[in-house]
Amino acid sequence: MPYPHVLLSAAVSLDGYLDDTGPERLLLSSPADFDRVDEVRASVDAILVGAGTIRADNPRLLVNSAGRRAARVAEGRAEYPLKVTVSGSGDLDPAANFWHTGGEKLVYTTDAGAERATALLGDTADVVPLGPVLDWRALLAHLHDGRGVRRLMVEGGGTVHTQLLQQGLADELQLVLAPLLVGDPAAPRLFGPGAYQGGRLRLTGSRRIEDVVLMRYEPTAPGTGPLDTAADRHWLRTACELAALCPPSETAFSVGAVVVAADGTELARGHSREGGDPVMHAEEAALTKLDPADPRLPGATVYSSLEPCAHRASRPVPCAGLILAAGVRRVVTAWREPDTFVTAADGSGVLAAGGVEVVTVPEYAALAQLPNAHLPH
Ligand SMILES: NC(=O)C1=CN([C@@H]2O[C@H](COP(=O)(O)OP(=O)(O)OC[C@H]3O[C@@H](n4cnc5c(N)ncnc54)[C@H](OP(=O)(O)O)[C@@H]3O)[C@@H](O)[C@H]2O)C=CC1
Ligand SMILES: Nc1c(N[C@@H]2O[C@H](COP(=O)(O)O)[C@@H](O)[C@H]2O)[nH]c(=O)[nH]c1=O
Repeated sequence: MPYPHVLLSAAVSLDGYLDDTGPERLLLSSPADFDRVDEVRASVDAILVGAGTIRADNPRLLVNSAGRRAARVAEGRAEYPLKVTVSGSGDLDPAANFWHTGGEKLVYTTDAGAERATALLGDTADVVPLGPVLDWRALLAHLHDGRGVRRLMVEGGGTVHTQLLQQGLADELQLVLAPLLVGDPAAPRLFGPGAYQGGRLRLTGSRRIEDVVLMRYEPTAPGTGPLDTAADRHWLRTACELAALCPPSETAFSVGAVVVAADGTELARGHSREGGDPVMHAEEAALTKLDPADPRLPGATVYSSLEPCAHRASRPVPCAGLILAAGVRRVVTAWREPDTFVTAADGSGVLAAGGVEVVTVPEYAALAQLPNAHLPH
């Protein structure tokens, strides 16, 4: 299911708080950093905050720069990004600034919350019930498919950030560390307790902005079940991009593969016909680089732009067999094998029969097909 790119944005104190407990919003960002936040807002299709942030901060969440708003309009975009909030209760103050500034507003809520939100807000905002409980994947799919949102900035608070990160739905974190301490355990924290990815996130950038430091991170650890996560999509994209390295062929697919440990460490990568071997497959090229006794393999995920092969003439064991022999328990792929060279190959079926969780992410199929456009499929 396609989702928007989800960017979590927050400013945090040295001791990990988003705010203090005083009546005014705590300014953690510096003036230049607030301007950076404005620039990010201007770049997105929608901005989301939880109902708790509306209650605590009474935010406007505007693009404040007239120049940036004009540039959006010149590009044919709405002057302001769509403003989105989430509320289970539907208990939203109709006098809040959120409803009376900027462009369109949208509330995601539960069936019960929708009744209350609609009664309170009338037609100030679109109210979308998502069932008895609020499901983040349904929310993101609705934003993507129903509202055309491709980039979503999430500006907190901690309850919302925590869920999106824990559920593997955050593509990117932009955190600003501010040189002050809150020291009050009753204050809201950026991330609450619960189960996060193991291992380390990838630091993709850092920058000093006056007296604060901006840090950009991406989650790296593969998902653990049948649903693809933001990190899964990152690695699958990498696999698809690797396929561009394949020497061209009229008689074989161009495929890329990456093997990633449970903690997000890349173990190996490969592509078709690597090393001048005309029959080398991508998964084979990657797995060959690893010690078969590597204890990280059973917890690893294999990402392959095309599903691993089930039959081969050129080698004794197909890639599905190599993956089973390596003890890998999860495979993420973009494209089911067409009948171009082998009829009804079904490597996914072979893997599933061997107890491997196979996740297909069809929105990446076009990317996987790109270096294979000259082949019938
Ligand atoms: N420094 C910074 O960058 C930022 C700081 N902040 C600070 O964060 C604090 C607010 O954070 P917090 O209290 O965590 O509030 P949030 O903004 O995260 O909102 C939490 C509320 O959102 C709704 N909600 C969230 N997830 C769900 C779900 N799965 N199902 C149903 N409803 C859901 C609920 O609304 P309901 O209660 O209506 O059911 C819940 O109470 C404020 O003090 C604010 O100043 C906020 C943003 C950025
Ligand atoms: N305090 C704080 C942030 N708080 C965020 O900014 C929102 C208010 O924006 P506005 O409506 O433009 O005043 C607020 O609700 C919360 O989401 N953001 C930051 O980058 N740095 C900060 O220090």
